[in-house]
Amino acid sequence: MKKLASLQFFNLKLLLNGESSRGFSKFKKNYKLKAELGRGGFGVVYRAVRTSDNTLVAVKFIERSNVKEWARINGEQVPMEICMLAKCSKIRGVIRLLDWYSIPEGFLIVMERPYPCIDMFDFIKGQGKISEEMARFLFRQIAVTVHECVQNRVLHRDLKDENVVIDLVTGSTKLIDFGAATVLRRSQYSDFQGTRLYCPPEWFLHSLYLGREAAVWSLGVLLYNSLNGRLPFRNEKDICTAHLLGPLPFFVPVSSEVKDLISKCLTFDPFQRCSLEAILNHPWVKQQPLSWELLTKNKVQKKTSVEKSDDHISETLGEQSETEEERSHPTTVSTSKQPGTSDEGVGLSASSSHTPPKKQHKEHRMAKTSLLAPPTSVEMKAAVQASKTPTQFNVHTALKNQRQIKKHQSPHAANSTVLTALRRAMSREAQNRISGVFLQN
Ligand SMILES: Nc1ncnc2c1ncn2[C@@H]1O[C@H](COP(=O)(O)OP(=O)(O)OP(=O)(O)O)[C@@H](O)[C@H]1O
Repeated sequence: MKKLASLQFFNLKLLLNGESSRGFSKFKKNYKLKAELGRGGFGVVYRAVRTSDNTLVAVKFIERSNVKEWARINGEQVPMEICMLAKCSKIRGVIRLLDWYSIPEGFLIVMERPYPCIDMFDFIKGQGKISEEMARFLFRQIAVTVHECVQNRVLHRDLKDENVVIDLVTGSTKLIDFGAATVLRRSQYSDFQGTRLYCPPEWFLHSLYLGREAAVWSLGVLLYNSLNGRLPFRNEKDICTAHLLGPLPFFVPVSSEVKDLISKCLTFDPFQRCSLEAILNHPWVKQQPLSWELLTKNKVQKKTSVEKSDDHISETLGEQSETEEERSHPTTVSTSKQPGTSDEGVGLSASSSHTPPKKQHKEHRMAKTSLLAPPTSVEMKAAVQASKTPTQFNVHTALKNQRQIKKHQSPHAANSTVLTALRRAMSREAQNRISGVFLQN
């Protein structure tokens, strides 16, 4: 009895001290949280460094109130996002889940962070549109990854360029953001949390869709977008009626093979649409792509669509200052994106935050829109040129030099809600430490 009481007292102390193995103080002990890396509708992603070995990581904070679906890992209730990511973490083309923490305000998801990297949205934007060869190189990796996820019974449900991170050294793609993911099933789904303009017509017409078929549609939208630099459909009406108007217009000269693949993915009738396996076996996909080195030769030097002057280094969290170590592992190529992106389609840039105002529609995305700014052409050039001699030193030095030029720029105001939440957690932890001392006494 006495033993039990002392155990309970010990547990209470742990609780008050936030010493749970997944609590905030453990997180703070293991990672140094740095500036903001990007944000979307439901989360904010920060750069961070694992203190034990200086591994560069990304930390996504999701607010508890934003979690729509829950699951269990080892008996613990977690957001479905963590569970789905954990199920796919061994897949090469999926970002690796390293760790996760639970704080009263939400969850912290620790992921690998390729370095230097860029998300595909910014990559396409940086070049206007990408060549067919580059599209093949990236798309086949993504298609393989989606197929592997499905084999692991995970349906991503938010396949889009923003949710693919490209390692600029190797060109390998990593699927991120499993915030809309769910368990794959054979029956229809009647809920949707993805991005509207990547969504198949059956959803708008019947409020139902099948998992694999919807994924194939989104891949078709992604491929079209990569080649044309704009989405195939402008709104729901376009999605549901475009097939009546004949083949989709292409704004760049591309092969008939890739047009054939896109039309098979964007087939109106989900039962006639090609399968994921058929994508992988399509002659366009099966053709051996050029190497990343050849593909990036002189390519990334093209001017990005916007030479940004607001490419600020984001606010560093509360009590942490930038350390020497972070300076030698500087930020990834991407920085904060302007809010206000929308998902407009035909004839509009997919990245509409930078389209002329008259072309901007105010339609909101159904779910998330990450708010990263495209890297400047100077950054892209520096990172890719350095990556051609892929020693850690060169890549880091190139970016470090670029970043040091920006050091004097003013910090970008980070999402105050999230910062407040994290700071509150930090101060609570400090208070708990004090009450822990009282308890000891
Ligand atoms: N592990 C990572 N490594 C590098 N960059 C990342 C990583 N995770 C996220 N990012 C960047 O942060 C952005 C936002 O991340 P994520 O999509 O997970 O957030 P979200 O709130 O779910 O966004 P959305 O509303 O677009 O779905 C991404 O587009 C990407 O640029």
